[in-house]
Amino acid sequence: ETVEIHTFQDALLQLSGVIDLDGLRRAVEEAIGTIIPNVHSTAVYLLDLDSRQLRCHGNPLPVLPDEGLIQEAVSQRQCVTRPRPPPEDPVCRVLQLSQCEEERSVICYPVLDREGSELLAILLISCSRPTQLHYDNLSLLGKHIATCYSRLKQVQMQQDGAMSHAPAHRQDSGTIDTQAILQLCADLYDQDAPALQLKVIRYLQKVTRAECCLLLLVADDTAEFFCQLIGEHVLEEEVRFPIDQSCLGHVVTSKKPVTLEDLDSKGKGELQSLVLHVQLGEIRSMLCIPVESKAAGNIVALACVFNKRDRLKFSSADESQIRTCFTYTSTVLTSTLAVQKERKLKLETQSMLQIAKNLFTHLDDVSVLLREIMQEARNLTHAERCSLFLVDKGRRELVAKVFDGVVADESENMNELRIPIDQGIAGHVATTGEILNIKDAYSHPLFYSGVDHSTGFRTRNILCFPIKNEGHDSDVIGSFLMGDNEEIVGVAELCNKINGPCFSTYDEELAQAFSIYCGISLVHSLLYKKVADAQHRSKLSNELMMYHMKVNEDETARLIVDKIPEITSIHPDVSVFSFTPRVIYDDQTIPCCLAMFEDMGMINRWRIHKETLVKFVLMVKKGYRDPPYHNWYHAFSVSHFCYLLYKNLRIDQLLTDVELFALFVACLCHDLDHRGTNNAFQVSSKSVLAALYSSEGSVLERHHFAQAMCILNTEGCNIFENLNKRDYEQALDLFQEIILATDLAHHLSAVKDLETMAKEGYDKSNPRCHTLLTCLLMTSCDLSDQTKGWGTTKKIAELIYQEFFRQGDLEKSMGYRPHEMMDREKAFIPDLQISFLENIAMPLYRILGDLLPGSECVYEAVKANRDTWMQIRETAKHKPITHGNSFDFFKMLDEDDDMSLVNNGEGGKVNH
Ligand SMILES: Nc1ncnc2c1ncn2[C@@H]1O[C@@H]2COP(=O)(O)O[C@H]2[C@H]1O
Ligand SMILES: [Zn+2]
Repeated sequence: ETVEIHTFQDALLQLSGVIDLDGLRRAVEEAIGTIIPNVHSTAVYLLDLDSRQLRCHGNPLPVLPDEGLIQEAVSQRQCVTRPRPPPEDPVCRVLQLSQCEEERSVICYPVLDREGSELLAILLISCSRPTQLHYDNLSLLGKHIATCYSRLKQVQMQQDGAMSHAPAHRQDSGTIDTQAILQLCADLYDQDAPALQLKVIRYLQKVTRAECCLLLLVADDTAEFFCQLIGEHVLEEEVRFPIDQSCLGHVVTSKKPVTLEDLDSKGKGELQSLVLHVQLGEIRSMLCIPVESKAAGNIVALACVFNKRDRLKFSSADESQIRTCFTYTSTVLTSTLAVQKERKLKLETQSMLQIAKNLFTHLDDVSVLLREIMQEARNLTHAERCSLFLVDKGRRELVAKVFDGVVADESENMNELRIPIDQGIAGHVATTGEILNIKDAYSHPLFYSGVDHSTGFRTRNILCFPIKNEGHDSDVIGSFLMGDNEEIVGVAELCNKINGPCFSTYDEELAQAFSIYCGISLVHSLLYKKVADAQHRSKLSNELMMYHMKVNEDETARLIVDKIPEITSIHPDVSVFSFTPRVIYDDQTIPCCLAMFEDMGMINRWRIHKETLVKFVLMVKKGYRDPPYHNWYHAFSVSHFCYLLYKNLRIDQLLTDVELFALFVACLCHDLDHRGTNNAFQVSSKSVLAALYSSEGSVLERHHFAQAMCILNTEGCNIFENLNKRDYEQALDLFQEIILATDLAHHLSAVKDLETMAKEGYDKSNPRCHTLLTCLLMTSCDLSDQTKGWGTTKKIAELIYQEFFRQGDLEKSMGYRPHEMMDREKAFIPDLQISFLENIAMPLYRILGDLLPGSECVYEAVKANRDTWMQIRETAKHKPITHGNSFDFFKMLDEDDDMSLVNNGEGGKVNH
């Protein structure tokens, strides 16, 4: 389809170039052939401008017959189509139709002039099955014929006029040969600028009888002349030179012609070297005429003709020949050049993008990237060799990473080459940031020929350009700072232009565009490497940490050998809600953990190696620091509460095995490496943890999870190792989810849903219920200290506020104002505890009670503690208020203990 459209357009273009009726007939016939694919025969009758008859030369009936189908179309002035005209119809003779051709239709298409009054042509076509598209195209063709006619009429009128005053030798006397110019104009349909210029040049050479003609085109943007052909020789690469440095430069500003006589010897030399490409010999005569753009009035080109034949001089007649030629052709010429420029730009952008894409796929390996850059640079500019230097800012040196296509690599026994940053051509470019285009290396003062002498390579010319890093963090790469956010990362040096005398300004432009991508990709590649290095270092330090966290080998060995104790041997009441795990001595906590795992059947169910379990639990214990509250005892007691839930409320009937397992392990790990400060503190103090996780929220919880993963990933510590793939993945997902849920903020955002679930009942088939329940259980474990007797509650409050006030003190020292509950000068502990219990703990255990019958006692215990705090608040009102340090409050409480005001018998048994 598109090909047809193109050929049709070409055919119409041909039409606009015809200069006589015969030409028009041929063009129309050709156009019909492209419009209708299966034409059998055509006849084109055209209005003869002299006789005013419709004629068709060479046809059996040269004058249009006025009968049958033709008569019908002429009288109706409309297209007529007839499937099988009778053989006696003259149209059959005109089209030389024989009777057997049954398939064919005959179209008779009248063409009228633009006013629709005069009949200009009759197109007779025999073809099979014409379509609407064919008719549409015929009507377009008709319009073009009409246009062509009006042009031909004008030409005829001009010719008649010219004829009447024509002197004997038109050409010599300088009269314009309209015919030739028209022919030239008709020929200027090329979309290719050099082909088009060639036609103009040939024409000018002919009409001015010059041996050579040259068009110097003006590039406004760069203030350069450029030239694509010299004489009839099309240059492989266009020649460019600055207008203001040329002897013909002032023609552009003065708009006045110049001849050879107007030039000095330097100017003559310049022209002589310009025509060196063609065997012209010495320039004897020259005429240079400025070509003005009709639209803008500026000079778009200079036309130069050289050496008039017969040793004559160029005359004013030649000048008018040239000027007339451009009156007709300058518009076509400039628009074609503009189109060409645009097309070239588009191609360039495309190839640059391709290069960028190519470079950006090699960011992970600097040396591959460098090799890639080098190759692209060479291809782009047609250079024989390329070397790349990176700037080593610290040592003020240039380092050749890629030399002549070989990447410096120890394994290849090739040492990187280093040169001082301010030496030679590369050094100059590295320090100035300017591109250097050296046409003749040996005559350049900065060129060092020593390398050539040792390698035997002969450097002719050099294009050396900087690779800049625009606006990046300069620390990333050791590059040489230039100021203005622009720094030189490296230098690329291209040697020896292939098939060309030297690198052109066009090569410079390419290099400059290219260097931007080099800069970006190099900087990113180096950054990438730095990030990868940092990752490795962090992995290393983690390994180091894990190494030093190594648990006591004797203890491990003993625990592995010893039988796991019966859980009841730890304490007879270990499975009742009122039991306080904090009474268990430190050295019994690990055996207790093992016993809980065993008693819940997890060791069997998940095929946990005893050795792995021992190592894991010991590592977890070691993974806790020793702040007053968030230490191992907290993790241990939280896990114990999970055990209590299992023993007393049969949560294994509500959750899946994996969920229960993940929940219990999460309890052990949920506060790993806690530093005794909360999430808000991490963020405000800009801690490392905040840097890592603050964007995702739950900073500490994410760290606890990461620490847990480190332990699991430590050799011989992965208690999940024997789970099948599905269980393993699920267990880890749940494990993460549950640890993240220990952020109270998470719990608070889920309270509404929890209440709804409590009201509607737990639906075991609903995954959302599973998630909500595990989170609820986790939080219940986390706050379970509040479900014990008063002694525990009191002790915990003491530990919590010790931790809180330490953070408050720290914040004060950092110049922040701590939260009231962290400020030892402001906190009123009974109020804070009542508020905590009423707003968080009681609603939590209320929901638990509603969901799991049998846990009401837990809620009641929390409530009792709240009541005790209220009593204390009352008593405290009658006591002198502790001034300055809220923590002294606990001294007062202890005194009250002695008075057995609120002693439930737990006494001072709590260890932590
Ligand atoms: N007795 C308490 N008084 C005030 N806040 C508490 C008390 N017990 C627990 N919390 C808070 O509840 C949080 C639960 O998650 P964390 O263990 O990370 O940190 C805990 C404390 O911030
Ligand atoms: Zn906790």
